[in-house]
Amino acid sequence: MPADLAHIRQVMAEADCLYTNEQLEAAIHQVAQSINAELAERNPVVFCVMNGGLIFAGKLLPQLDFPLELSYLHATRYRNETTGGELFWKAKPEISFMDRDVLIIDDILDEGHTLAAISDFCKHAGARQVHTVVLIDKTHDRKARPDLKADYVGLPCVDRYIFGYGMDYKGYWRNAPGIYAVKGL
Ligand SMILES: O=P(O)(O)OC[C@H]1O[C@H](OP(=O)(O)OP(=O)(O)O)[C@H](O)[C@@H]1O
Ligand SMILES: Nc1nc2[nH]cnc2c(=O)[nH]1
Repeated sequence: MPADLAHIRQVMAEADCLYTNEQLEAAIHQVAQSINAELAERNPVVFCVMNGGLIFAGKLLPQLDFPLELSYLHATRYRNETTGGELFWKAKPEISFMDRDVLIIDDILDEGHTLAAISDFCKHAGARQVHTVVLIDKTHDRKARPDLKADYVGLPCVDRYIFGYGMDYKGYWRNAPGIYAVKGL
């Protein structure tokens, strides 16, 4: 069914801005510094988790000052909806990372099923160590595992449905230049 563009525009008009572009860029800079300090000698294979990780990865990667190899993977469990379901692999990693450090870049750690499944996949497929970085860690007590954390986190966020900076609302507004919470969600 075609998207109702009037509704999509209205969602943006009514949304609450949680983080501006400037705040996000400052957080990304901090994260980049931490990764530079810790992974510079690790020769990692870096995977951007599509689609949501695209903007974050695009802003983070040029600030990493060491040699790395870059690829992508696509695992999705929201599929343009506002609640998550079963994880579906659209594209598994194609580049070899056997006995290599891996860095997974994603936009958000929400319940964490996605990041946990990707990390487990990489470990079982022979990664030496899996590092994870997310732009946003949503604050609630519904994590897939109680101890589930990303190694590097840009910013926390309230328990609402958010979009922008790579994250979608019904497939739209991944291009929004900040992070916004949908009114009522
Ligand atoms: O922590 P979780 O509750 O598992 O949710 C986090 C995941 O959800 C989003 O992906 P989505 O499934 O929407 O796919 P997309 O990036 O292609 O939109 C986001 O990009 C994360 O990968
Ligand atoms: N767009 C978007 N994707 C998500 N995936 C998990 N949580 C969220 C969220 O709040 N917004």
